[in-house]
Amino acid sequence: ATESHGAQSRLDVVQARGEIRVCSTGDYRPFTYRDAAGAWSGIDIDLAGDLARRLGVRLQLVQTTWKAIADDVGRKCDLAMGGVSVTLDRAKKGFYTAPYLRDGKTPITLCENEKRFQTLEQIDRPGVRAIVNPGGTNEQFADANLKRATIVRHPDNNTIFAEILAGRADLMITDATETRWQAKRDPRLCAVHPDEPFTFSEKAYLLPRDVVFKEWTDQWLHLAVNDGTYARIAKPWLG
Ligand SMILES: O=C(O)C(=O)C[C@]1(C(=O)O)C=C[C@@H](O)C=C1
Repeated sequence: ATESHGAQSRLDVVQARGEIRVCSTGDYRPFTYRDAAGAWSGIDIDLAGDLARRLGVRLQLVQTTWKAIADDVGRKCDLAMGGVSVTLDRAKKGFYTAPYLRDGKTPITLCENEKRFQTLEQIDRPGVRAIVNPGGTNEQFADANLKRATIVRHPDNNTIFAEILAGRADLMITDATETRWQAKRDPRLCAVHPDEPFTFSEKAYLLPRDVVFKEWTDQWLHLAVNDGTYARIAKPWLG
């Protein structure tokens, strides 16, 4: 269902509606999480609340998937929030806000295996099972960099770390922020050099191609970062 607004900015549409619709996957802690009862939490969920409050509208969270997220923006929702990496492919479909967090791919594995999986060379070996969630930048990274290791595609990011704990996969290569959070949750899991990840990436919010809406959202984010709101919200999640 594509909404059509003619020349009107989405900023005006959102205000007239009295509600901002934010797409989020709900499967990527500490950025976005939706529990079994349907309750949302995470850094970007809290920031979505701040955005809605400062715009003076209600917040409606809309669950999406990593595969669908770029296409849902502008259709099912006004923007996407929740640990979304900036990619040049997504930037062809929509706009991004300024980035708010720096990240990068790094391994997470059982602590007893931490020494074995320091480099890509050590990981990309026959017999090593690297688990990955489909649809996002993790899968792209695994497909591009793992030629000899086995890639185990697991559709549910919420249970992926339990698979490592159960011994059904050896490691996952994912964003350092996620490895830190998951390693803190379970002492059997270790984030492997999260401060020196294999890649550089940035998190930002994904918007429709609408310069007026992007301008407002960038101003909101800039203010939230500089008036201390971002630090206050991020602290319990990022430590
Ligand atoms: O696709 C993105 O932008 C993401 O950051 C999401 C992504 C991924 O790259 O696959 C990152 C880590 C999570 O484990 C799940 C999804």
